[in-house]
Amino acid sequence: MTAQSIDTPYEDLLADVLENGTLTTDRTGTGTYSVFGRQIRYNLAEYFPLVTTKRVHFKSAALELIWFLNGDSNVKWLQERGVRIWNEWADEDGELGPVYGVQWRSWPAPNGESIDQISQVMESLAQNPGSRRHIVSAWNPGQIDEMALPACHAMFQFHVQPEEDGPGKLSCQLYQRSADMFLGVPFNIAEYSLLTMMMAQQLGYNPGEFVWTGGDVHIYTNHVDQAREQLARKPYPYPQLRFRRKPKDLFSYELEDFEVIDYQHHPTISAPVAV
Ligand SMILES: Nc1nc(=O)c2c([nH]1)NC[C@@H]1CN(c3ccc(C(=O)N[C@@H](CCC(=O)O)C(=O)O)cc3)CN21
Ligand SMILES: O=c1ccn([C@H]2C[C@H](O)[C@@H](COP(=O)(O)O)O2)c(=O)[nH]1
Repeated sequence: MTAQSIDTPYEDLLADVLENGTLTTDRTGTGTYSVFGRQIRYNLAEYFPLVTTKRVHFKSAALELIWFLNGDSNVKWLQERGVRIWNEWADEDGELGPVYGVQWRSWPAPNGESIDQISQVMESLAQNPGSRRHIVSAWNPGQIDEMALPACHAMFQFHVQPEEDGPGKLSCQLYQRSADMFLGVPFNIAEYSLLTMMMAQQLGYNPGEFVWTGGDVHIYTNHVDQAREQLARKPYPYPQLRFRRKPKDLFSYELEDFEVIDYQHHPTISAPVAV
């Protein structure tokens, strides 16, 4: 693959926000350049979209995804594995309230039972691939007030495209209501791409596309220099993702099951996170 043919939807969007973003005051008091309503897509059949124009810590992203799938809402599990990205939002016991993992695995139903949305969507993808209802929502209006941070990656949908000579291609579209382009989004792209590939492996589908849709897409004012530095870099071809084994179900993956092959990347660029 030549440098000219590398897809760079993330970098293109970063440039778009720098160019077209409006200076906006935000909850954290930092200030952002913000646009509203954007979409990017990656072809998971060809590569794994780990951004190459800076180092993205795949290990942290993969562990955060496993933590969501565990249904966890306490940062201790992450901290024990060296992942500190949620520390600022946790209370003294490490609790975040009913955030992503809780809504994914045990959404409280009106009858007092709880709904495992992930297991239900796996079931519907296996039994009824043509359905247009393969949806998981982390946005639970009844519990927003109890969450340390209301879900940013708020809802996602899967889709199976039939293939003539194959099992079908599994795609995922995420709606992210609020998107920190410099720190959060490279993680979010890696996580949902990985989730889609794990689900494809479990269900016997081929990977299709990851489609990312953003609501308030922003660059914090104290990330502008970092974003410019990143955009001055030449992208590398993306790595590939391979599974070392096929775990017995979607909830049994461990970090060691993922192998990121040929991840060529530019150096880390540090930036402060807005709390
Ligand atoms: N303002 C803001 N942006 C976010 O992206 C964000 C939040 N808040 N709050 C909740 C979570 C926490 N997230 C975070 C928090 C920190 C990093 C971060 O500091 N990343 C560094 C180092 C990561 C590492 O090595 O583990 C990076 O360079 O990507 C990333 C995502 C994503 N979310
Ligand atoms: O996975 C995540 C989690 C959070 N973010 C960002 C988006 C915003 O910059 C903040 C959340 O602030 P709100 O005031 O609740 O919108 O966190 C992200 O990009 N990705």
